[in-house]
Amino acid sequence: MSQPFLQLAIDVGNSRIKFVLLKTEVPAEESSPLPQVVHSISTLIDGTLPWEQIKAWFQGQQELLCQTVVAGSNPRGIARVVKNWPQGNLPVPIEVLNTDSFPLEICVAEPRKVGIDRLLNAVAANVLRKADQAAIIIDTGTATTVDVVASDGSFAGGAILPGFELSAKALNDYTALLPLIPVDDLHQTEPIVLGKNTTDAIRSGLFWGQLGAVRELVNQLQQQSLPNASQVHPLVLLTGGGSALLAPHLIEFVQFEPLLSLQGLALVAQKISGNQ
Ligand SMILES: Nc1ncnc2c1ncn2[C@@H]1O[C@H](COP(=O)(O)OP(=O)(O)OP(=O)(O)O)[C@@H](O)[C@H]1O
Ligand SMILES: CC(C)(CO)[C@@H](O)C(=O)NCCC(=O)O
Ligand SMILES: [K+]
Repeated sequence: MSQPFLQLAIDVGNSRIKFVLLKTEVPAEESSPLPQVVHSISTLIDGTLPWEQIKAWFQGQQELLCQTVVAGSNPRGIARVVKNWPQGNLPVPIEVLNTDSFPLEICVAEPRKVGIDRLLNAVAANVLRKADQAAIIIDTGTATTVDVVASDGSFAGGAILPGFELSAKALNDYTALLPLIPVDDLHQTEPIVLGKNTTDAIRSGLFWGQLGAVRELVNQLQQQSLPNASQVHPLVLLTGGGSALLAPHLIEFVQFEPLLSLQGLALVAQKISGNQ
């Protein structure tokens, strides 16, 4: 049996950098159509790059790291990662800076302006959806995006709205009286709906508002952009840094894939290097 194909994929977003080690069995396993996550770590966008932790993933491992790849919606952040690439035996990264090598048709007015993270999600969704099934992808990052992959596999566009942290920050920045609510507060307990003080009222709005926005967008996109789709329901995928917060409330109709864009990035890198 051949060695699995191991990849380190790095997604540089607007607030965080995600470093993920992925494994693809060779020959491909039928049970796992996407590269499987072995390890992951994330840092704040200007934080120390976690090279020592990443190197520790390989200590005592028989399997060889085959490839590293970096992409994301934050060009300055990508440049910092590449400039600070560590000495040693991490392979030189493939930089995916545009979508020329993507196995994806992009059906929007200006394809080059679409964030690469949205398109990486679509590449991964194309591996998960059935033939003739459309997909809707909810990605809760700095911005939340709700995007459509048509049943022919093309990226069809979608919606962009502020994510949890950005919304919290905007309320604080643009008002005199509203405090900054840490996103971690939302993890503690499910926010009460009827806030009886300012903090609870903001928590309620951030949490239930984001949940409601996402539900409504899935509904609208399904009705308006997939009206004549086959009888098959679209595959609805949930991913991104804030997705664990929403997952318990959407689980009846979404598939939770917290690192979808990194799995899409690993697929694109395999294609670039001829390993797919
Ligand atoms: N405990 C948490 N730690 C960090 N982020 C969280 C947490 N809970 C929710 N979030 C949300 O996830 C977002 C981070 O998302 P993600 O990790 O996908 O990276 P990002 O760089 O912010 O996103 P993007 O790729 O969209 O630029 C935060 O802005 C926040 O809205
Ligand atoms: C929308 C975000 C911020 C989501 O991470 C990113 O994909 C981006 O910067 N996009 C560029 C604009 C666009 O996608 O149309
Ligand atoms: K994102």
